[in-house]
Amino acid sequence: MRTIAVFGAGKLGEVLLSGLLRAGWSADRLLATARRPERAQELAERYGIKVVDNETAMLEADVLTVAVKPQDAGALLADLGPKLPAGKLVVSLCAGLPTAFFARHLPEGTPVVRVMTNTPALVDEAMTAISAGPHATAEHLALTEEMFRPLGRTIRVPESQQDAVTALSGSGPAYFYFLVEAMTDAGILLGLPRQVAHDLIVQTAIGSAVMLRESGEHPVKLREAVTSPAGTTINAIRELENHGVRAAFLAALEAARDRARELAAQSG
Ligand SMILES: NC(=O)C1=CN([C@@H]2O[C@H](COP(=O)(O)OP(=O)(O)OC[C@H]3O[C@@H](n4cnc5c(N)ncnc54)[C@H](O)[C@@H]3O)[C@@H](O)[C@H]2O)C=CC1
Ligand SMILES: O=C(O)[C@@H]1CCC=N1
Repeated sequence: MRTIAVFGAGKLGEVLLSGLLRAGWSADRLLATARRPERAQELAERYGIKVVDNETAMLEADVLTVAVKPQDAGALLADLGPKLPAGKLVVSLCAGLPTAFFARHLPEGTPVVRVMTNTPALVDEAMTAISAGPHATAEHLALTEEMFRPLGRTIRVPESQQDAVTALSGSGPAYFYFLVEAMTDAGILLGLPRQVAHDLIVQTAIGSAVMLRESGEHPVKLREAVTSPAGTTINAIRELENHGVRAAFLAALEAARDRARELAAQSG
């Protein structure tokens, strides 16, 4: 079993570490790094893993997973890059940053894989997209899949699609939570107690998601089955169309994709 280090174990890094442990990865094969000592202590106590400094993690691990914010990746790589021994696989979780950015900071020949996952990894329902960067072989991709497959679904995509993936599935959970918030407010407007509205919407979201996945039907067909002629649903759909909700989603995801591009441009 390889040793995996998570550099910058914040929100997503912790999601990954906890998922690897649930999947049976041995705690002594996991390392984490953290900037704040209290955070390091918290992770060590919660998961029984070693939390070490960046240099130790770099030397001891086979897979170096970069989970710092894109804005912090340059500083981390400037520290590690020149000293990185050969034979390490670098897996980036950073939104927007192309693998070429890593290649510029790392010794020639270092394999880099770019990954975009999402927080439902916490319940083993992540959507993870994996792209080969420079020097990444089939074996490196297979190893990356081995890390992420227990956390949900994985697909391979060309790196050119990763900013779009980030906008769709990386940020996607936030859009669904936003929708749940908005629909719960609508329930309040209609006079339901908040908790009742919340429970109705959460179960409706779960049921709809399971139907989408398990029926294999097109969403239009599933929506049509709910939308009775001269019934209630079509009145709501008309309002959603009148308020440009579909157009809002197109614009929102384009804005998220553009932000990923900006992060890359700012990283230099
Ligand atoms: N939160 C999410 O849903 C997703 C996040 N991502 C990506 O994952 C990365 C992390 O995001 P979050 O976990 O949300 O951010 P976060 O801010 O919670 O975690 C980043 C952690 O890195 C630490 N850090 C920064 N520089 C460091 C250094 N030099 N050495 C050690 N630790 C250092 C920070 O103290 C922080 O705890 C980002 O690049 C983001 O684009 C990707 C997909 C989804
Ligand atoms: O908001 C962000 O930048 C990160 C990347 C995808 C989800 N969260």
